[in-house]
Amino acid sequence: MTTNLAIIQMDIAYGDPAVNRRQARTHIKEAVAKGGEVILLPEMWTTGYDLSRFDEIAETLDGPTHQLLAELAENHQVTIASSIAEREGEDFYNTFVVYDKNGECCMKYRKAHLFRLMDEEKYLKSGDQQGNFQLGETPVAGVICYDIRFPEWIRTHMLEGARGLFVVAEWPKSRVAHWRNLLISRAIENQCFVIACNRVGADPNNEFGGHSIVVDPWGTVVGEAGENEEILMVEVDFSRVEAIREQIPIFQDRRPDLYK
Ligand SMILES: O=C(O)CCC(=O)C(=O)O
Repeated sequence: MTTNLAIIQMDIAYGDPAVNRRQARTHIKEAVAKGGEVILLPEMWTTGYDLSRFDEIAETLDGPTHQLLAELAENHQVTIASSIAEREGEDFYNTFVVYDKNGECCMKYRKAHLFRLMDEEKYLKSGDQQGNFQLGETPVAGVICYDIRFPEWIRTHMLEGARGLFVVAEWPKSRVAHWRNLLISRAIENQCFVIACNRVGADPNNEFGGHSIVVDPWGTVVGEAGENEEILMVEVDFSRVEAIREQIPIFQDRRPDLYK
C-alpha cells in the first residue's frame, strides 16, 4: 500500500504567527487537493528563529496553531506534522508535533540537539525523549534539523522499528550540500525512507536552502524540491523497507557487543 506525501516547502514570515498560519492554511488546502495524505511543514514555521521574542510568540500545546492543525487534520482526514515553538511555563522548546486524522496530537518530540550556531541553546531547553510514532500500521519517527548530524540518535529511533524518518528544518543555503548528503546517508545506513522538509526565503541572519527531499531505503532520491516555495508530492511504499532490510540484513549483522 502506498502513502501520498505532501511536503510544504514554504517561506516563513519572521516572528509573525498570524501571517504564517494564514499561509499554512492555504498551503495545506492545496496539498489536500493534490491528494496529500501525510503533510509536512518546516521547522518552527509559525515563528521562524525570532528566539528573543518567544516570550510573546511561542505557544502552549493548546494554542491557536495547534487548534488549526487539529481542525485541518480532522476535516481533511489527513496527518499533519511539523515543529512549533512551544511554551511550557517559563520554558521554551522546539517541538515536533503530529496531528492524526482524528485531529489528535499523537506525537510530541522536543528537539534533543540544540544548534548553537543559531543561538538555540541560549533561549530553548532541549528534550530527552524519542520521536517515534505510528503512521497507521507503519512505525516511523520525527526529528528536527540539526538532529540529523547525530547518526546514533537516528539509529536509536530505528532500533525501535521505524521504517521512515520525518525531518523538519530551517537549514541554511550555505550548507545545503551537508543537508542532502546527511539525509541520503541516514536513509542508506538505516535502510529507511527519509522525508525531509526545509524552508525557503531568508530571516535577518540566514538565507535558507529549500531542497526538501524524499530518499528511499536504497538511498535513491525519489523527489526533490528546488529553492523556491513549492509543494513536493511523492508517493512512497513503506513495505520496500522490509525487502531491502532482508537483502542486506544490517540490523541482524550489527555488533552491539563492539559498540552502542
Ligand atoms: O546543522 C546545520 O548545519 C543546520 C542546523 C540548523 O539549522 C538547525 O538545527 O536549526
